[in-house]
Amino acid sequence: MAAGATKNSNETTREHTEQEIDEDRSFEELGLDARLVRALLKKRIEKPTPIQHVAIPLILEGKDVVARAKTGSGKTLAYLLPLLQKLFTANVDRKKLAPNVFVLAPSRELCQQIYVEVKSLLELCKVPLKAVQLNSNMLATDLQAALVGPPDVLISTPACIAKCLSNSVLQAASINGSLETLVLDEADLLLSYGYENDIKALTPHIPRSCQCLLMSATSSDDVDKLKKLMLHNPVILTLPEVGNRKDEVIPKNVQQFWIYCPANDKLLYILAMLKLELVQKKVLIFTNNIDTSFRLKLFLEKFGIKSAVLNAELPQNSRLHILEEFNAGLFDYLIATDISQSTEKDEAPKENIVGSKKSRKYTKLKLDSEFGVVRGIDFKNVYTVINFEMPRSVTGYVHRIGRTGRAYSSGTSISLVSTDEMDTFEEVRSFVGDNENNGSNSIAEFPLLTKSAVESLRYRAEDVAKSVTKIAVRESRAQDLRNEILNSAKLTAHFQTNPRDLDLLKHDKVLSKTAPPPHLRDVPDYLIDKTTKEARAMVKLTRDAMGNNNHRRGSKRKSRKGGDPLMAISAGVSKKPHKGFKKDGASNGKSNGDRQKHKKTKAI
Ligand SMILES: Nc1ncnc2c1ncn2[C@@H]1O[C@H](COP(=O)(O)OP(=O)(O)OP(=O)(O)O)[C@@H](O)[C@H]1O
Repeated sequence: MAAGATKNSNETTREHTEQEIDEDRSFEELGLDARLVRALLKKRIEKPTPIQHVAIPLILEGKDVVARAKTGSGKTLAYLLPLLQKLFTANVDRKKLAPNVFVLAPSRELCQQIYVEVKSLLELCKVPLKAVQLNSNMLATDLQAALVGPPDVLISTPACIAKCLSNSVLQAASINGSLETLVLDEADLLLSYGYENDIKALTPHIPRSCQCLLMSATSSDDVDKLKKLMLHNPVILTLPEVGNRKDEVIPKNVQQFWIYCPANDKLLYILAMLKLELVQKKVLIFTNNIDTSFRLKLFLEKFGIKSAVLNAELPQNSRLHILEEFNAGLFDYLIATDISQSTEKDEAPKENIVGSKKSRKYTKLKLDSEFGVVRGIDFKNVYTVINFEMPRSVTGYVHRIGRTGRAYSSGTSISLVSTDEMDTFEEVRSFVGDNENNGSNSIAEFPLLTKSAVESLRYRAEDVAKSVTKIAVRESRAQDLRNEILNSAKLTAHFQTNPRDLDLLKHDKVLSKTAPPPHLRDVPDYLIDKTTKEARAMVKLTRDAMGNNNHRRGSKRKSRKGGDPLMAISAGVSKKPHKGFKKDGASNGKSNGDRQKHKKTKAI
């Protein structure tokens, strides 16, 4: 038993410190099948992450496991690899009436993500196993058709399993006779997303011999409840930095920055960062409500910066497609509204824009409650996360910035903080800076954006911001939704025949009615000060070194591990503002008055 292990009559708890995990062990040494190791190499995954180190051997042994490891730590492969291996080596002659493996996840996006991962592993390993992804929107006949065989792995939300049971698409006795492994992914969310009854509908049919795995980034009463409901004598794995006093953890390889910024200047600041190329692409920008995301999109468009928006009011197909396109590198800027942070669950546009103008029904559109922009979604190769607005909780912050710095890659987060957001920011800051053993867990002032760089764009930015009126925002939001609903219908038909086609529809279309004025596309050289030019050159140099200039689909990228342009700078400035700022007077455009107001924060 590992150091730190405790045992009571029901479970074995293992808390792993980094020293205990032998990071030199390869996937082979963990007992992984050569086909899977080769498949991983093709995906450029060479060595296991800490959670994979500890979970893979235990799962291969057949243990029930509860794994808690920080966001982006590779939990999906930690359970998929051993469970696929067990399927590879299972007796092929055994009779089964239902899938051997159920993977349940709280959102359809997550199910899709897991399904894509399973399919690609099976294809790379060239094993004739079948996986299906089901969702509750499917007709009973389609569910039935998908389950013919039956497939080996079924991935769905708990609601869909419950639907299959109640429609007799899946027979309780078949599940009882066939189910060998059950995975609850993002387990801490399953109950809060309202799946308790669906899970309870399945529980009585899970055979005693079934291996149950619970994966989550956080500990919670819900995880405990599920553990008691489904698991027998589980091994509880708690990876470094998870749990204990803190319920969430910050991925270590994310450099965190902040900029004080008056609320009215947020558009100006983000424009300066993006237009002057002071941040690495790809960039994921978070807002707290959908209107703000459209305002930002329209504003950036005027300066020739194209972006897509992602939110809970878009149709399911569009959302999946936006994610696929962004992950494939078809656009660099994605503005996401995080449902758990959103203030407007019922504020979606009043018109239901499906159909012709004549048939418009003025009813409220419901946001999809199964949609989670943040939790568990694996945005690929996001280098920078920008909080255009601060999330409303520390948990929200942790999950947002966890969209970069995934597994062994590094990333940066930048939060634009206005006076009204200072309280939340202080909370976040005291949380992340609260790790006495690790000073790197602090949020530094963003060093690359000088006051003069910001001011050089003020006139243009304010002028353009005025043109992005509430009406323009509302119209483009409705227009985007209309486009996406049409897209969605096309997508459904198209993907039936061309499931891999990513190029059919573009999601970063310009929504402004008038074309962006050419003079706003480029920032004239005379407007850019020397410090900004140097900062920009450094960001570009690092981008080139990381092979991050063209990450379009199929292009080969170098690992961005260790290539963080801000690492060196932040080491020197992690606690203090950049010297260049002082020379310019107030850093980041702050007035002395603002500085006074935030002395308290800076002292933390
Ligand atoms: N051993 C590894 N080496 C390098 N990359 C890896 C490794 N394992 C997984 N990854 C990649 O890391 C990314 C994050 O993995 P994954 O989505 O499983 O994290 P997670 O722990 O489930 O995060 P979250 O809690 O946010 O859902 C994925 O793109 C995955 O392909």
